[in-house]
Amino acid sequence: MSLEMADIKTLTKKDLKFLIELEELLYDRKSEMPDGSYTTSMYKKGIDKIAQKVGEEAVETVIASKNTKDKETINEAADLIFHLMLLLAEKEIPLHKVIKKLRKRHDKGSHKHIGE
Ligand SMILES: N=c1c2ncn([C@@H]3O[C@H](COP(=O)(O)OP(=O)(O)OP(=O)(O)O)[C@@H](O)[C@H]3O)c2ncn1[C@@H]1O[C@H](COP(=O)(O)O)[C@@H](O)[C@H]1O
Repeated sequence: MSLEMADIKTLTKKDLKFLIELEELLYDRKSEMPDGSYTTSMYKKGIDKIAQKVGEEAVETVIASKNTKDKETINEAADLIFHLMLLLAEKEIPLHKVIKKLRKRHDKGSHKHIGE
């Protein structure tokens, strides 16, 4: 196994569970809209601002990947994933639909399938 594959394998069930919990938190914020929450402030600004933020974070991730160390790319990728999840929550598109789409594409491909 290459070093890279060993690193990939360190994504744990705990990490994946955290993504589920974060998605739940984004929906809680949407219904409760507590003061002082960044998420609340973004919901108040609306879909245009949220989408713009996803675009900005995507560009910042690209720039970081070209010019700086991994740490900065990791920071920007975290911002990007967070804001993408926020955009999906704003549109009430559950994350599992996106994952299912990825799985469907994988199942359709002529490549070797995961687990084979
Ligand atoms: N993961 C994040 C997260 N990542 C990034 N951010 C915010 O995203 C913003 C990133 O924007 P920038 O770095 O561009 O800075 P900015 O100056 O605020 O940007 P502008 O909107 O002014 O353009 C920062 O304000 C960060 O605080 C996040 N805010 C919240 N979360 C998660 O969401 C949860 C709920 O947060 P609240 O809703 O604030 O309680 C938290 O517990 C975290 O788990």
